[in-house]
Amino acid sequence: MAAFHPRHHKLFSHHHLHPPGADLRRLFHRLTIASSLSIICFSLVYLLTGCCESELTENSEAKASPRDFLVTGSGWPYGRNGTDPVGEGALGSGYPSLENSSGKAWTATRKLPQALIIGVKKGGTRALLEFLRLHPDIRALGSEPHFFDRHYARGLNWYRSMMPKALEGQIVMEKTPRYFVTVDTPQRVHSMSPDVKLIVVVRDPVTRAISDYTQIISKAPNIPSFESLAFKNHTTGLIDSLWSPLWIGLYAQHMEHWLACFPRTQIHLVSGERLILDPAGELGKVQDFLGLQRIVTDKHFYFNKTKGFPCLKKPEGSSKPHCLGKTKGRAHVSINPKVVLRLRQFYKPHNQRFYQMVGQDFGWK
Ligand SMILES: Nc1ncnc2c1ncn2[C@@H]1O[C@H](COP(=O)(O)OS(=O)(=O)O)[C@@H](OP(=O)(O)O)[C@H]1O
Repeated sequence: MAAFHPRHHKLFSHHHLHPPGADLRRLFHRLTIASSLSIICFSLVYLLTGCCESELTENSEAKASPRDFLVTGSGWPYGRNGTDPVGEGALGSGYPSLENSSGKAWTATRKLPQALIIGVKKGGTRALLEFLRLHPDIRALGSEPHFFDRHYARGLNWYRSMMPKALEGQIVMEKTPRYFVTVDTPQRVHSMSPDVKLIVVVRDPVTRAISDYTQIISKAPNIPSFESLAFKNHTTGLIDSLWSPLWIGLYAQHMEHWLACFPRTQIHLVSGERLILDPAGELGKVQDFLGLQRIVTDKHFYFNKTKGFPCLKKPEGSSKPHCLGKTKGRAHVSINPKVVLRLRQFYKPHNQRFYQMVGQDFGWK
């Protein structure tokens, strides 16, 4: 038999002291409070699971995006603070990112880039971008969007949609080395943003041309030899300066177009050679140029003797150190030293003009 509790009895009796209308009002009042509370709880759950607005969370990356058709060509399988071939932040790196910066993800949006690595092809642009991506205040697109040179007709909204989401204060950037040599690009970049910061990685144009040719022949093994493409007339030593691997190295010519649109102070030049010898030193200057704290330092790098290039030390959350892929830092095709000498003579006045134009001597022989 259930025990009779005096309090239950009191409550029971108390209820019966009120008229039935008052009971109904109280019941209605309680129901109103209960339903308001459940609406608030439901809204909170809805917000926290990110269902309310696809722009709000990084999870929306899972849906197919126009970016999917792009290739990275980086040979760099991991993304840190930016997009990567398999989705943003695939690697838990321990560096602050949208995924683990509690609360901040709510304000992440896609913005047009504030900084661009515009060239040069084979200068070391991938290494620079991947190293910069270690910085928590940089959000970089992993692939090359080729917006200003190939996809300009798609418009700025398309371009913006390609960018990784960024928080307030983070710098969004991308690299497309072909921008440096496409004549329409400086004006187009300027009309997007006259304040954009531009970065060019330059490398000895002779080594750069051989690197370029090494890549071309790796994809099309039956193309003519470097020598036969580099010379209009081998006997007289007349150079074909319109052959793309040589034409790209006429830095002064391309730089002129950029300086017609942007002040020199808005363009930062990285030495491709120093990026290999002293990555932290070059990265320090780039971070200064971008107005960022020097967070990427020599602590992040080690020299991989087998590869012969600097690589990244084991990032937190990853099991191994990381080097760029096989197509970056590969052995070059061997070129007759006399041809190399002739090319050095050819580039000498062009290089001098470039040094004068930018006020920086890169010391190419
Ligand atoms: N850390 C590190 N690891 C590997 N490679 C490095 C690195 N730093 C600079 N480099 C040099 O980058 C050259 C490739 O340049 P890019 O990335 O600009 O090439 S591309 O335009 O994107 O195809 C690549 O050219 P090659 O040596 O001819 O392969 C490298 O010399």
